[in-house]
Amino acid sequence: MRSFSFTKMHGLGNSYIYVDLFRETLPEEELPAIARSVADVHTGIGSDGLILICPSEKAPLKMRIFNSDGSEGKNCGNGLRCVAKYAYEHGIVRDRTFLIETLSGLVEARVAVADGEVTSVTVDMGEPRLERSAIPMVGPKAERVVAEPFAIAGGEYEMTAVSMGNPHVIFYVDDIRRAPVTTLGPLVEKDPRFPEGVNVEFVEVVNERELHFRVWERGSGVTQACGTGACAAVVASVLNGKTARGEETVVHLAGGDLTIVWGHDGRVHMTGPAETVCTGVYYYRGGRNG
Ligand SMILES: N[C@@H](CCC[C@H](N)C(=O)O)C(=O)O
Repeated sequence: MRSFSFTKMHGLGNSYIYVDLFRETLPEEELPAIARSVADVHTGIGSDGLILICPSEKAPLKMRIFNSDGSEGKNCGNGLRCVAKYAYEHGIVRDRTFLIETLSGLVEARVAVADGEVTSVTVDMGEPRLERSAIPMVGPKAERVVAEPFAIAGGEYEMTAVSMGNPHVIFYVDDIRRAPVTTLGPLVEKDPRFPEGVNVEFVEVVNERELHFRVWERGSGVTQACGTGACAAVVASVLNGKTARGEETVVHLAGGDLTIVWGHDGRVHMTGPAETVCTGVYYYRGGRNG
């Protein structure tokens, strides 16, 4: 048997198994299998996937995220807040503001600290990409996808697409409790119009400053929260004239609230909590199938 030390953390119930690659080594070719294995609630630990905290040549540290199906994502908002908390509390960084490298670029995290513990994290998530080719979505490359008609499975919908370094589509609903998360979510995720798949968000507008939000995540299904998805929902809501640019919007997710602002400088800032659940040693057999 092989083993590694892990920390389980969550941001608003979006939980991952975090492995500190400053101290541990995992074989690259086995990472998808390890993600599937740790995520399994019956035979593993139970999580939405695996996050690696890695050394970086461009920043004090780098985050890599694997969904529970083993696919690698390029960004993770809830993961970034947990990685920032871990990095500060474990002395990987000493400053309260620092850069984290992701597969979609560098982001800046700022931690709020009380009694040596990180209580909340603000991440400058950068500028959203809105061109269809950046989502990516098939069709005219440079066009934005805002309130575009979208037919699927015999139904007609309207959706807006936003990249926060990873792909998102937003559907507005009248009542979040009746959002078709588990029926429409998986169909849209794997629709061929999205060559890399897509994270699917349902949003009910409460007022100009508040949104209700539910998500079907690419590679993980229903999760309690999606940080990049909540940022995409705020951007989509400005583009659709439902909320104002430069104003803080509170997004109510299944696991709690995030405060998000799409600034006039083009950058999206997300603030929210990060929690440590437990630490331990994980035993696995190794190999590409876990
Ligand atoms: N839960 C995340 C996003 C994780 C990656 C996503 N499923 C993808 O494949 O793009 C978040 O908090 O942003």
